[in-house]
Amino acid sequence: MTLHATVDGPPDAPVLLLGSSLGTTGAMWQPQVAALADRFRVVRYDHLGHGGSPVPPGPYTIDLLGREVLGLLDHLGVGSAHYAGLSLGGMVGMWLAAHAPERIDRLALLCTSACLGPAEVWRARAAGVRAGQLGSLADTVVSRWFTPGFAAARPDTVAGYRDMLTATPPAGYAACCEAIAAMDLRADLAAVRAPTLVIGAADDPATPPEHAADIAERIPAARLAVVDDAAHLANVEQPAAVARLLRAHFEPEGGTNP
Ligand SMILES: O=C(O)CC1=CCC(=O)O1
Repeated sequence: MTLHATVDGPPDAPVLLLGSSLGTTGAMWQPQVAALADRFRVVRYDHLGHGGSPVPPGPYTIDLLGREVLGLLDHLGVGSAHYAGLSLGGMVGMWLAAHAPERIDRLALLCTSACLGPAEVWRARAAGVRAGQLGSLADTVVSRWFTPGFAAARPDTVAGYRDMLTATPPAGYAACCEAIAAMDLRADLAAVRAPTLVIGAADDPATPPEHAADIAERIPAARLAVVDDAAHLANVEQPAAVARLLRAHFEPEGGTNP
């Protein structure tokens, strides 16, 4: 199985992998591509069960999602890469940096959590989606992705991300919910060696900024930044601020550290 990925930027530039959130694809990162692809070979992949990637039967685990990313790196002939992931993408990033530290140079974790219970809520969401309820869940899920002010000002953008969610294969979405249900990465974080930037969003109800602070405390070489006026998809709501933070983190010699 090879994950689907979209590649932008110079072929000889350092590779920056971008991992997206549950119910989105690599297109979620579109607001940052122009700001990153001049300095990096930006590889936006779709998680297993999402977008153009294969949808094997679930349940999945974060280990499985992480091993698939290692397979993608092997397929691309890339030894090591920078990695930025939002939400589910951040969970996979934590797993990669802890379990394959030689493959991850610098790490950024956005709007994510090392342990996102309660497990029974995620298992119930998985069961509902398997029973055909992804469409009826969509408004509730998307209401956590954007602040009310952004949703009112940018209805077309919100509708586009809602469409991305409802286009997700239900079997893949459900299997990834089960991966989140079973996940507890807290004890792994002490093993992360990559210099890490943890980004929380002040108005994120899904993975509140306290989750970002907890991750930053557990990773030895981590810094914490909190983006204002943004909910869960902070890279969409505050594209320039997030792009600035990522550039400064991934090119520390050329940028200004936050
Ligand atoms: O979909 C949600 O409710 C929020 C979320 C948790 C993990 C993820 O990727 O998105």
